[in-house]
Amino acid sequence: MGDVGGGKKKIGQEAREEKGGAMVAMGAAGEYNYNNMKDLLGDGIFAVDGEKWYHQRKVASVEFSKMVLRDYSNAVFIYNATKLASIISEAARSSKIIDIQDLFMKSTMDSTFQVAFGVEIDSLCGSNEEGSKFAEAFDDSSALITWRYVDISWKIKKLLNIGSEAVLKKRIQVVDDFVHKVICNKRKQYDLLKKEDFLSRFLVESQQDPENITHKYLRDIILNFMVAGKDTTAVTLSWLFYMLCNHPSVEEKMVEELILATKEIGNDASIGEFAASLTEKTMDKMQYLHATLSETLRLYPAVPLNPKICFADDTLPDGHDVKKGDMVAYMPYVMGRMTFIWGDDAEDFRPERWLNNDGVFSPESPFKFTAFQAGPRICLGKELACRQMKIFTALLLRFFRFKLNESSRILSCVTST
Ligand code: HEM
Repeated sequence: MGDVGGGKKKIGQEAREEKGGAMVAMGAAGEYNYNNMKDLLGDGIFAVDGEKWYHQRKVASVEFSKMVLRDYSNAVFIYNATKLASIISEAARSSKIIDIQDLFMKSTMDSTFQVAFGVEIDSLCGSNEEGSKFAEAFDDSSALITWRYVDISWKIKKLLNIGSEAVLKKRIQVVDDFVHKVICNKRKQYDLLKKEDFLSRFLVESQQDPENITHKYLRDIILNFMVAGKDTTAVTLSWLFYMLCNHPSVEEKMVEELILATKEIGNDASIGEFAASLTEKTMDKMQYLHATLSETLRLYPAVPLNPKICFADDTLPDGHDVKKGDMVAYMPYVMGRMTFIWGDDAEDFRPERWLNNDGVFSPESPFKFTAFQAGPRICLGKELACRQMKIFTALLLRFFRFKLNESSRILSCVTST
């Protein structure tokens, strides 16, 4: 976490930033209503430690590494990216200004739900009324839960008028009812073994271990994946397109690379044909795209501040004393900008820093590039997220150019290439 000057120090109750480091001590956990997150997260992977965490991490890691989930999720990402491209195409034809972050949020909601539950909710086009209601309630609940957790901006909650406990309860109820229905429907399907979504894989597990993998467990684990995967991916895509608007030379290089990588299908391919060509083999050729995504996450990590709570009194490696219940946070946002870690050009957007001399992507240690966390709790969906972001970016950049709408500062105006 950087040099904090040696010697033993007490971490106070006030939030304070340490000199030269990216660590903040934030006082006792009780103040932050840690347990209040449980009404949405339940006993899912984010909200538990010890045995419960270990079990979920083990089962989920096995599922994530399977080829079947890879193939299925690729198909889902291509399907949803194509849908998004059609909407943008329509907007470009009529010179309509769009809020691309809103579209990314809906699109990643649809992809994540489909990969998780094997059901299409289509919040992007709104064709499934029940699905769209779920999506809205889920968004409200996860936003409220996050606000509660960090215990800031309750004034904003009030302003938005969705922050009361009663409203939150109702929203979570909508989420629970819908998820309950989806799980019950899925249980009735006889060919679960052949289904590729996350829920079906866990249901097969639960037939072998019904005592541990209960209905509630399934609800918790899958909703946690939704919370983990949806906003993080959409926000990163939004920052990426924002950065491309401000760095046209980077965008140009990305386009050159993707045209070269897909040259076999020719220049006249339709959106659908081009999307179908985005296989793993093709995507592997897009090293500059991967570098640009990593560079975006370095400067704009989707989890900019990551707080942890101490189980017991301890002394950190740099000499700080911490007490049981203290909250200690590391800050990927700050670490991504430290010259101590990244050199004098730390604040520059320079994807090339991720490429070796042959133009091949060269990963950094997760303890240096902390956007996905490091150690035993490193993000389980990193590879899945990168695949989704690469597919969306390649497809959109092949057919459109984006401009920032200066008047609203919303990334919006689009032209067809
Ligand atoms: C750009 C996209 C993403 C970023 C930046 C990101 C980042 C992170 C970070 C920082 C953590 C650590 C949280 C903590 O310390 O409590 C984490 C954990 C996790 N992520 Fe991601 N994530 C992304 C996408 C995804 C996706 C798409 C999924 C799955 C659908 C996913 C699944 C998980 C899970 C299950 C954990 C909990 C791991 C554990 O506690 O053992 N993430 N992610």
